Amino acid sequence: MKPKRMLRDYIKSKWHVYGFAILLIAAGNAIQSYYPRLLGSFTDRLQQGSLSHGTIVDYSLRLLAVGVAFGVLAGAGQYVVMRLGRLYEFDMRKKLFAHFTTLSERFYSKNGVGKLLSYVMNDVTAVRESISMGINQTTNATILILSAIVMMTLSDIPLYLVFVCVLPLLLIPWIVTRFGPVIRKRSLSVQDSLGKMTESAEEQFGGIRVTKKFAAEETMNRRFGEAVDRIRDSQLRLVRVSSLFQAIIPFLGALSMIVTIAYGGYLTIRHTITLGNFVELTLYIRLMVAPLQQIGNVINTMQRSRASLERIGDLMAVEPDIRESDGARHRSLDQAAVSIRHLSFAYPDAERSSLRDISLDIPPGRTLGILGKTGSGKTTLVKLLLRAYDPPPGTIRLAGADIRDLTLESLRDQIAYVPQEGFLFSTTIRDNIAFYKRDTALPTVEKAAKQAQIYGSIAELPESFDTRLGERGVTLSGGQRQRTGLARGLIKDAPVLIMDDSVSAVDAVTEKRIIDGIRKARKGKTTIIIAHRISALKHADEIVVMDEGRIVQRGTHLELLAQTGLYATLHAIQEEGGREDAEPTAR
Ligand SMILES: Nc1ncnc2c1ncn2[C@@H]1O[C@H](COP(=O)(O)OP(=O)(O)OP(=O)(O)O)[C@@H](O)[C@H]1O
Repeated sequence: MKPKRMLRDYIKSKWHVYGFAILLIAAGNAIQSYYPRLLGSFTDRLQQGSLSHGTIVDYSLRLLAVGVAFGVLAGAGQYVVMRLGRLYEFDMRKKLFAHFTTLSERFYSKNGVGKLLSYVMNDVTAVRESISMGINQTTNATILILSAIVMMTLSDIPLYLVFVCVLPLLLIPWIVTRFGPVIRKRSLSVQDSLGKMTESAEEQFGGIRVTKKFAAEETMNRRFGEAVDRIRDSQLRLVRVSSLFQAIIPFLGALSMIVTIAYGGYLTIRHTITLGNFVELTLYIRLMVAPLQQIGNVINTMQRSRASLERIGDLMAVEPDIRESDGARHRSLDQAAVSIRHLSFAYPDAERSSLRDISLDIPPGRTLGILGKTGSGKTTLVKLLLRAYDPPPGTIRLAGADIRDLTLESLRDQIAYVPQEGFLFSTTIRDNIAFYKRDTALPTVEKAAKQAQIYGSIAELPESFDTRLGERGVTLSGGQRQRTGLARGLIKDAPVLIMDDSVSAVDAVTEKRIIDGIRKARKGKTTIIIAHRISALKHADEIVVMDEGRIVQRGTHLELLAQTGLYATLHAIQEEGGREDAEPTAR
């Protein structure tokens, strides 16, 4: 749904509350507009000498009543409107987040976290301001100005005088139409640069450890400084135009006041109007200056909010590019064969194909090993199996059906994917491992941890599985983090397990234990192991070797060793490296 519609719908759905609040604010301001009349009449009686102690007290009490009524009514109305604004803000943030969760990897590879945070924080806040502060001040100002005009016309001040005095104010709508679009355009640019700054800040914080290790603080400061400078420039451009706008409106108010004093004063000394009329008129004009200033404010806010609403609109219009087909069906992947035929794939906007003419079969319950140089397309292949990106139609079949005809849930529920470095959330280790199903019993969590060879390290922590991890699990070492991520994948006990270089950060002995454990636990279940080390996948039923997006060799460990090619070369290098590593300890 478009955000403009969402905003309209929200206001419509709460119209009775808004109506009530506007009524309160309007009543407060209508009462407030009564006070120039009181003072005008007081001045006339003062001049006539007809004031007594009693009437002075009476006037004071009436003025007090006006003040209290305005405070209570307008205050209550303001509270209601502000509350509605906050509710809208929370609602909008939830909707934005829900939308984010539908978007695919492609979207996130193009948009930094900082930029997305800026939508959730800055833009939503700008919209909220327009519907809380905006509605509040617009009602305030409109009612006050209207009541002042009505009161002036109802008083015995001559109409031609009222008309001449408010004449400069009639220029306001024209000024608004001149300045409005400029303010909106500049606001868009401010919000854009705010997004870029948040993005830059997020990157700098994320990489702060690298920055410190390379003593590159100065470079990073300079880079961040550039982002801040960009904001400063666009903010200043906005400030210039909005300040000018906000200065012109009160200036017109002042012009009104000058006309009032000059013309009103002239008519007073000529006795065409009374001194009371003159005081009343100047007070009414004075009363209108503050709301005029508010209107300037509100128009500024509204233009900024329109700019933010446009940005949110563009974001909400982004359609998830991975979608279920109309007739998508759930299929059980238990004992399902994986069949890949002539699969070629290039990332959107990429010049080169990352996969070329891949054909591959994984019979149910078998283990496939994938080996290859970095950038050879191993991760891309499994990403397509998870439909993180869409493979060309008919190229990947699971359980006999085109992967594009399966529901996304049946894929993501039944395939466990363990990346090289799984993100750990700032919660307990137990929750991180049981991420897929938070209510998993502790013994099951412990079993997965044992399989991933991380149980011992967790048990040593002060609160064992209930130990909370800091941001990104900083209390764990790289290898411990990787194994915690592995336990998260293993606990799913899914029909298909994909390990994408997920034992790269463990030593050879631990790796062997993990692989042996997995082979035992996953007997009869399909497993895909991607690795750079031959030791991690040599037991696979079939191993494919990839190079530049193609499968260049395939066979069992022994068959591949017997061939000349990348596999045997890597094996020789790794065996050699293994021996060299082992030698110093052997000595
Ligand atoms: N999101 C992306 N957009 C564009 N190109 C990408 C994207 N991800 C990967 N690539 C490119 O696709 C090719 C294959 O990458 P892939 O990650 O599949 O390699 P890999 O074999 O898994 O490498 P590694 O062993 O280093 O993990 C590389 O050339 C890479 O630059």
